[in-house]
Amino acid sequence: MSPQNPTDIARAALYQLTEDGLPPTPENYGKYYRKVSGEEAPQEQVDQNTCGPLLTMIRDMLGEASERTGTLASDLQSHNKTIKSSIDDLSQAQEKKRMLQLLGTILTTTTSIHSSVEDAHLDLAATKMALEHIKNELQESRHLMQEDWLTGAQNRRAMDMVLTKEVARAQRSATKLTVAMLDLDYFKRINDEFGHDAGDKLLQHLTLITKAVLREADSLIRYGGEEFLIILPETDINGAQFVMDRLKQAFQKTPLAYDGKPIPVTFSAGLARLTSDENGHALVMRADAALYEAKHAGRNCVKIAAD
Ligand SMILES: Nc1nc2c(ncn2[C@@H]2O[C@H](COP(=O)(O)OP(=O)(O)OP(=O)(O)O)[C@@H](O)[C@H]2O)c(=O)[nH]1
Repeated sequence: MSPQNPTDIARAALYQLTEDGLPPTPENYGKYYRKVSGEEAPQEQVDQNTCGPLLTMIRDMLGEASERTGTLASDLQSHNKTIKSSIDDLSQAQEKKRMLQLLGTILTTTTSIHSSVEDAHLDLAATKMALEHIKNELQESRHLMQEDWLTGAQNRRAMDMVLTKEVARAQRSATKLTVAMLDLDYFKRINDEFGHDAGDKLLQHLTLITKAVLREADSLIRYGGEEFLIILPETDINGAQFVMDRLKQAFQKTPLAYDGKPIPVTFSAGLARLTSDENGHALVMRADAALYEAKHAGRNCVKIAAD
C-alpha cells in the first residue's frame, strides 16, 4: 500500500530518489514526492519553480499540524463551555448529589483537556522530528551527491558551486585565486601493468596525499578519470607552485604499495591565476591548456598559464 501521511510519503520519496541515484534537488524531490503520493507531476511547473515541490511537502506537513491545532482549539472551546456552565450550576446547586455530579463533570472535562493537550503536543513534536529528519537527510544526500564515489574528492557538480563562489569572492575582495589542473603521468600503463584495481587505489592514494597537503580552504575536485582540479583561494602563482612542490615530495616519499611493491608515479600540472575579468570556466580552461603544455614538455613538471 502506498503511504498516505505526508511524513511517510516524504521518506519514501527520498528513499526512491537515492535508490535511483538522482540528486535530491527540489525539482527531483517534488517529482518523486508526487509519484509516491500518486499525484501527477505538472512537468513545466516543476521545471520552472524549483522551490515549489519542497514547499508542497512542507505545506502538507504544516497543514496536518494546523488541522491538529484546529481540532485542539475546538475541543478546548467545547470543554471550556462545559466547565463554565458546570461552575455556574454549581454556584446555584443546593443538593449534595447535584454538587457531586457537577464536580464529576468538571473533573472529567479537565482530564479530557489534559489528554487533548498532551496528544497535540506529541503530534506536533512528531511533525517537528519528521521535518528535522528530512532536513538532515537532504543535507546528507546533497553532500554525497557532490562527492566522487571512488576517491572521496569533490565531483564536477561540487566544482561548479565552489568555483563560482571562490571566483566571486576573489573578485569582490580583490584577493588572489589560483587553480591547478593535475594529471597522473602514463596512468594507462599503471592500469595495464598492475591492474585496474591498483589504478583505482592509486587515485584514492593521490586524493589522500593531496588532502593532507592542502589547507582547509582549498578544494580538491576529481575533474575526470585521472585528472584533478585544485582550487587555491588567497594563493598566488608562487604559492601554488609551492603546493605543487610539496605534493611532488609527498608523492615521492609515500608511493602506493600494491601487493607489497611501490608503484612509481609522477604527475604533470598546469597552473592559472584568476584575472580580474575572468570567469571560473575560462580560468579552468587556461589551467588545462597549461597542463597540456606540461605533458608535451615531457611530463613530471608544472607549467604556468599566461594571464
Ligand atoms: N583504474 C582506473 N583507471 C581509470 C579511471 N578513470 C580513467 N582511467 C584510465 O586512465 C587512463 C588514462 O589514459 P590516458 O588518457 O592515455 O593518459 P595517461 O596514460 O595517463 O597518459 P598521459 O596523461 O598522457 O600521461 C585510461 O586507461 C583510463 O581507462 C578510474 O577510475 N580507475
